[in-house]
Amino acid sequence: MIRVEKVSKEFALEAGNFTALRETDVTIGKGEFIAVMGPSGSGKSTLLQILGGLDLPTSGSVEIDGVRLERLDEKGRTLFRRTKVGFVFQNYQLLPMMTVAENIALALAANRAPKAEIDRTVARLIREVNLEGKASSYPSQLSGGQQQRVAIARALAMKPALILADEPTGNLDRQNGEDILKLLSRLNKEEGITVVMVTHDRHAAETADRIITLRDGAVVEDAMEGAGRK
Ligand SMILES: Nc1ncnc2c1ncn2[C@@H]1O[C@H](COP(=O)(O)OP(=O)(O)OP(=O)(O)O)[C@@H](O)[C@H]1O
Repeated sequence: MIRVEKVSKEFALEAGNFTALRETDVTIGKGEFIAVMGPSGSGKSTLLQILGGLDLPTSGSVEIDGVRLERLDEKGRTLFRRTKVGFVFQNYQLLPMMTVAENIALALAANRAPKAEIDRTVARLIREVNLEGKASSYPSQLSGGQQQRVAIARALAMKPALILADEPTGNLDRQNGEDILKLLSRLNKEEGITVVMVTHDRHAAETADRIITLRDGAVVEDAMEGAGRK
């Protein structure tokens, strides 16, 4: 489903070019739950950004469900991001002036879905992430764990086949982190959504079926996990 071939990413810095990814190859099957680990600066977030079409590789190719991302123009990439991928970030990235329901509805509204459909979908997603009663709350009125669940509901709104999560438990305490991992795991196992999660936390990574380790912009280890989280 996802094929990353010889992907390199260079950033132009004053001191010269910096290589964040070097000829990286990764293949991810549909329905896999992958953790990406590695030291700080090893290229994890860069890889995730490229997988999500938020950034383009300097060279190499990224194919997702038969679509070569580097062949899309800016408009095509925006549509790809909005309809095919759900993003979840460490700091949630909710819009503070919008309610929970409005945050979740954003992509649907941007895609001009009818209001009745938006309302139905938002209500279903709020139930799915266990936030009943919070539809009219603002992000600042919620705990970190609740905000991350709003972010996951927002990511699910367009029924993506792929969720890209960058340190989704990084700002959460153990219990809230655990709840988010269970939610991602359930979405993966029950709804067949492919999940690629960057994490520093080995315990979080063990939720995944497979752990890819990067170092200096290259894959140095690619290992299947045991039975995953019970
Ligand atoms: N926009 C940018 N401009 C210049 N350099 C960048 C840019 N984005 C990332 N880098 C550099 O590329 C390298 C890889 O960054 P990346 O964020 O992918 O690492 P990471 O493994 O996710 O690290 P961390 O665990 O600290 O988040 C880093 O050295 C970083 O400084």
